Amino acid sequence: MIKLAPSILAADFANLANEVKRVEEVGCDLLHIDVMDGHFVPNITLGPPIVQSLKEKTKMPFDVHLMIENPDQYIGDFVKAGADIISVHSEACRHLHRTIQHIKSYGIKAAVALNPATPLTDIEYVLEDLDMVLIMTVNPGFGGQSFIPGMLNKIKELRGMINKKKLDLDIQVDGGIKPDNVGLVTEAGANVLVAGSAVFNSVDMEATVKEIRRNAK
Ligand SMILES: O=C(CO)[C@@H](O)[C@H](O)COP(=O)(O)O
Ligand SMILES: [Co+2]
Repeated sequence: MIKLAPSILAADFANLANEVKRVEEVGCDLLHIDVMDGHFVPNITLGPPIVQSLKEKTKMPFDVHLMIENPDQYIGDFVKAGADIISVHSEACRHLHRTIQHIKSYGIKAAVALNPATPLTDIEYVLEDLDMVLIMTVNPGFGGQSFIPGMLNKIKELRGMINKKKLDLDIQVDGGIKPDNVGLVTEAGANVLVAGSAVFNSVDMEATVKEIRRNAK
């Protein structure tokens, strides 16, 4: 089952409630919320108050991608604000296993994100504890960047690891995902597709969402 998670980083921030309504109406599955702190990545976006105010505007589950240093300090705040899934970067966690348990202690889903240069061995021993792995297909920090083709092998390898361990785990891809590469990433094993600029900057959002679903394998 392919799930589509539009990233609100590419939305019109002055009209966020409407933008969220728009993606819900065209049948998107999750709302991907990019949180950046200006330290882990060179950009600053939004925090728990905005997440909380959006929560009343939609029934879509909130997929919160934390691109921040010391994520443990803020996990509780994002849960209170309405996060249903929280992704932390392995590169930002000194005690990754503990952070995953911290997320799960709130009864929500836990995911780990890996930068393009980070090997899969970072998550090898915590795979059983996860609901999802987020493979970054660009370097985190900005929307609108180009997909890194070398990540296809990483997705395939991860799907192989998951199958070998007989786990039921989502693979999310994030960065530069467009209708013309969803066939490749889904064939490689990804099943949760984040798309920011492809969805929000399209002239016909409904047609783009349909095209993404049609092209997914
Ligand atoms: O986490 C990030 C970037 O750091 C992403 O979620 C982007 O916001 C995706 O945007 P596009 O590459 O699809 O425009
Ligand atoms: Co993201």
